[in-house]
Amino acid sequence: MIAENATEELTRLRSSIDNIDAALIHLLAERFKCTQQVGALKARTGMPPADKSREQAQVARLRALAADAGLDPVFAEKFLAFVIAEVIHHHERLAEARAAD
Ligand SMILES: C=C(O[C@@H]1C=C(C(=O)O)C=C[C@H]1O)C(=O)O
Repeated sequence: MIAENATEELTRLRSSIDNIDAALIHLLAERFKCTQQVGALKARTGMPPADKSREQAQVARLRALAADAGLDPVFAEKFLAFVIAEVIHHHERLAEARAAD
């Protein structure tokens, strides 16, 4: 039988996890609002969707932040790459829509 205090601790921890997940979703939503504006600016002015030198600087910065924070830098880099790939898709779609106008 699972001790009652273990069940309570699990519930308390899961409540914090739920709050953190909500914060992550809100932060991601705000980030995508900014990147959509960058995408619109790029489409309007003819800049390419991706900027590899900016991405390299972000990877170096986030890997260092992750290491300082006790988070696996490899995971931080994978997460950033996943997010940026989606952003670039959005930018490509905005550029295509602009070209079709
Ligand atoms: C948002 C930009 O566009 C792309 C997406 C990036 C991001 O999501 O951080 C970074 C560089 C670009 O490849 C940008 O150029 O700043």
